[in-house]
Amino acid sequence: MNSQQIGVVGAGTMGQGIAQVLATSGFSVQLYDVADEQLTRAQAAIDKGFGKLVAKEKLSEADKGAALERLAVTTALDALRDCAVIIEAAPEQPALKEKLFRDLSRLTHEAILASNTSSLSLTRLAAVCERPERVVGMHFFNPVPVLKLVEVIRAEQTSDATVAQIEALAEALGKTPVAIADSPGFAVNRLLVPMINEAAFLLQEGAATAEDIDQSMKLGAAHPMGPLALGDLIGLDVCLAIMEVLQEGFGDPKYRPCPLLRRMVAAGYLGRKSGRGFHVYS
Ligand SMILES: NC(=O)c1ccc[n+]([C@@H]2O[C@H](COP(=O)([O-])OP(=O)(O)OC[C@H]3O[C@@H](n4cnc5c(N)ncnc54)[C@H](O)[C@@H]3O)[C@@H](O)[C@H]2O)c1
Repeated sequence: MNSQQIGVVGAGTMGQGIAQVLATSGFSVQLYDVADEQLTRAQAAIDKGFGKLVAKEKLSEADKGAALERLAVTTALDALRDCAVIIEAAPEQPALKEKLFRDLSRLTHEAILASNTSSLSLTRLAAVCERPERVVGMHFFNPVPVLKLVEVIRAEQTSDATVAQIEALAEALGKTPVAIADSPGFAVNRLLVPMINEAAFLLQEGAATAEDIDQSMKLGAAHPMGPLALGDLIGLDVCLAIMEVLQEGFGDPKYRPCPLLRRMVAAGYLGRKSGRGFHVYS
């Protein structure tokens, strides 16, 4: 096992960002995806990400070249065999992640298996693995190169040593880890998404316009972005899915998704990515 080699599973939005940060921090990265074209897209996006750092003089051309050399892409899961840590950032589907974790735990008995899941139970993922004490949550935030927080989520089975190693890795990436138990929404989403949901209730009740709701939190609470604009940025489908996880996980009616949010998702008004959400984007 090579302690400087880290595997990343899934080369989408989050996997790309995680791989970029790992490579700039001096780690060798094996970036795995099932889709070849996604790996090509990821390489281009990471190259662009390095380019931005060079333009801001945060990275030299030589360091960019070295970071690119530390990044390998693969469609063979076997290439992750020697990694000290494998960070999974595949789609948020329980059956898909469980299969991946089962396969990864058979591939390597020594690696720590970390999931970037936003909402699934780490305890359930650990339960399908051969060494559940080495399974942990490592929840980055989007965009990964910019946002400093990593939630380190401890499954019931996770060992102290695993948590300590992942906290150290987060710090080596220039991030600030916070340790949190395996409970629905962890810390950030449990605080943030109900606020967006409540803003949707305000709008549904006609209590204020979308612009004024957002303005209220920007000027009255010094939030950099209003809750409805933030919901549009995250994706209203993602917000709805997180409310459903909170509602199901806690069985508490205070987490009921706002009917307006449900209707918007049903209509395909998903926020920025579809051009329309609580606000309209051209
Ligand atoms: N997007 C965010 O803002 C955000 C933030 C924090 C956490 N997350 C979590 O990160 C994870 C990934 O989210 P994303 O937004 O990057 O998703 P995405 O859809 O952008 O990327 C997922 C990638 O996984 C690949 N994939 C599909 N099946 C696979 C498999 N069996 N094995 C390996 N790769 C496979 C896809 O080809 C794709 O490249 C999810 O668990 C999500 O909840 C997302």
